[in-house]
Amino acid sequence: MAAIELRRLTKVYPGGVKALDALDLVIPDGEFFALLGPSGCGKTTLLRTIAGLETATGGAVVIGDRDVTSVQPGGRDIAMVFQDYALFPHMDVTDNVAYPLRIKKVAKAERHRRAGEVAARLGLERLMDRRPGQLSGGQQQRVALARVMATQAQAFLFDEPLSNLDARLRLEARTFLKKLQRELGVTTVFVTHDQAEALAMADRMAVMEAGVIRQIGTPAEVFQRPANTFVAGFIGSTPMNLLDAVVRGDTLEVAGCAVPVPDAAAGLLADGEKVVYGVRPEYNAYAPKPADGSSEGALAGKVVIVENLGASHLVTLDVNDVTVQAVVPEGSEPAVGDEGFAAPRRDRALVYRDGELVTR
Ligand SMILES: Nc1ncnc2c1ncn2[C@@H]1O[C@H](COP(=O)(O)OP(=O)(O)OP(=O)(O)O)[C@@H](O)[C@H]1O
Repeated sequence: MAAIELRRLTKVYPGGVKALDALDLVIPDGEFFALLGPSGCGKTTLLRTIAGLETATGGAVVIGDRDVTSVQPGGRDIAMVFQDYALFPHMDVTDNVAYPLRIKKVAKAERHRRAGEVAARLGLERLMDRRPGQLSGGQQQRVALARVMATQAQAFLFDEPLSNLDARLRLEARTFLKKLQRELGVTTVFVTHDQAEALAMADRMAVMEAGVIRQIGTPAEVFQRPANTFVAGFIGSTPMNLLDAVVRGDTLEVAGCAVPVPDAAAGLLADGEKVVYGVRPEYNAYAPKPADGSSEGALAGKVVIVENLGASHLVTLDVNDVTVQAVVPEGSEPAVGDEGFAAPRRDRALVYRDGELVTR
């Protein structure tokens, strides 16, 4: 088990694409770390550079106390699950899972026992005699996962390991993977497109954009206090409302309405300053327009769309030609055309100046 440290890690591909731009990152021993970001931001490149499958063009990769920047992949003592699994077509599931143990010269009975144990936890026990060609994509993916888990490497690297599983299996595999990682205590770096997966599984996560890390933090920090408007817009199953605002004393003028300055930005704004006001739809309380018509502290508008999210509804309001969204519990959703207002939670709303979070 070992920490992973990246120092000014840079990767420029032949042809000039800078996929990693002087990244600094420390992943402590035993941490479950997720890498998240839009397509092409450099997640896979980062993982492959840690594994040694890509050569860094600058900076260093340190695993434990060893600088492995110029060490071959086989000498780094890490195990990786690829998007394309890389299973041996001529071997059955048992031998595929046990393969790394064979390389380590573990006795046959012992490696079959360990392979059987891990495979059973991934629901593969009835498939042990099959070859990869006789398995579905999702089953192959589980075999690849089992193979990594059967090895006892210093670190695990997963590149979208659950992407081929159907929704239910994916949820089960997620819980299983997190539990197993915790039990084994192996430092794990996990690449995913799926932010719900990152938020659910990771101890900490990094959000990347174009070769740089835009925020590192726990899922709660990244969700509740995105450090910049890029992360704010990227994280969350419904995107954060990011609205142009002007500071007017202790209120903000937003879409022709006045809302209180959020707690996080209190005392940090200058009168007349132009900022961006951010509030997640989940922290934006919808209420019908009261009989007296007052809408103090809220964004008053007309309901234009109501979307069913299952146990709640996403309500889209038109507030003086600005789109504002709020999540309401099932049963209290308005109808399209209703007049209503959204009252952002002051303890949850945020302010961004030049794209960066205003905070103490
Ligand atoms: N072998 C390569 N040669 C040149 N450029 C590459 C190579 N591999 C990746 N790139 C470029 O490097 C950048 C980062 O790619 P990478 O695959 O790391 O992104 P990603 O975040 O993993 O994307 P995705 O989520 O789509 O898998 C992209 O602009 C990509 O086009």
